[in-house]
Amino acid sequence: MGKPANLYAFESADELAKNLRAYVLDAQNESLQRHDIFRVAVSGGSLPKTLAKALLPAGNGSEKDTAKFDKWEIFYADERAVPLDHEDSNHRLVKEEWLDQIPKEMPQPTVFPIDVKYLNDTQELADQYEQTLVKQFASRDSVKLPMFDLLLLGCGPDGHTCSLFPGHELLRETTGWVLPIEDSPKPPAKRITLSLPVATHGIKIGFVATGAGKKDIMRKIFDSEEGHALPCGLVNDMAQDKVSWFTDTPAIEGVQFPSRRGLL
Ligand SMILES: O=C(O)[C@H](O)[C@@H](O)[C@H](O)[C@H](O)COP(=O)(O)O
Repeated sequence: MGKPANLYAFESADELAKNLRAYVLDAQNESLQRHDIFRVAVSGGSLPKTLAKALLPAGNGSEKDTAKFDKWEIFYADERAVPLDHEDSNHRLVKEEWLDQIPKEMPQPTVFPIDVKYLNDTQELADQYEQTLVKQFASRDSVKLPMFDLLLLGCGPDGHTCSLFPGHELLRETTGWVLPIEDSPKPPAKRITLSLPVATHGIKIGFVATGAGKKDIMRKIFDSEEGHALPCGLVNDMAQDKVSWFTDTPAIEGVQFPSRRGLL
C-alpha cells in the first residue's frame, strides 16, 4: 500500500485560495520544466470561482508565483451535452467565472471545449472529445492513457466526481478515455466525462470541497468502508498520495482521517 491521499483544511476561503494557488503554480512550474506545457482538466460546480480567487491575483511577481497562462491547455473533466452558452455548460461557467477575467493584456490559455456539432449523439460527442485528447497527448498508439499534469475536481454530496456517479456502470470502464452518460442522476442527464482510469492517471489530482454541506459525504469518503466504493473514494484509493483535498473546517467537521492545516 502506498501513502494515502492528503487532506488539507483551511479556516477561511482566503487561506484556501492562497494554498490552492501555491499548489497549482507548483504543478505548473514542474510541468513547464518537464515538457514546457501545462495540461489541466477542470470540473464545474463551485470550482471555477475558487480558481478565479486563487489564480487571478497578480501575486508577488516572482517567477514561482506567476501563472503562465499561455502555456496552459485547459480541458474539461466532464461536460454537459448542451450549447457552450447554455446555463448548464461547464465551459460557460469556467469562462464567465474565471477565464474571461484574465486581463486581456496577459497571455491567454488554450481551452478545449466540446464540439457542439455532436450534441445530439452523446457517444459521438465523447468520441470526438477523446480524439481531441489523442491529438494533444500524442497518438493513441503511443499513449495508453493521457496523463494530465493536474486534474482539478469537485465532489458532489453523493460522492460523485467528474460525471462518474456512485454505483454507475461507467465506473467499471477500463480502456475508454472519455465516456458518454445519458442517465446522469443529476440533471442534465446527457453528459460526457473522463473515465476513472484517466481521472486517476494524472500527475496530481486536486479536489476542492467546502462548506458544511460536504461534511456527511467527507466522513463517508474518508472514514467509512462504503466510502471506498464511491467515485471520490475510488480516486483516493487508486491515485493515493497524488491526490490532495482542499477543504475548509466546516467540510471536515467530525472527519477522523488525519487532516493538515496550512500547506505553504
Ligand atoms: O456536473 C455536476 O454534477 C457538477 O458540476 C458537479 O460535478 C460538481 O463539481 C460537484 O457537485 C461539486 O459541486 P460544488 O463544487 O458546487 O461543491
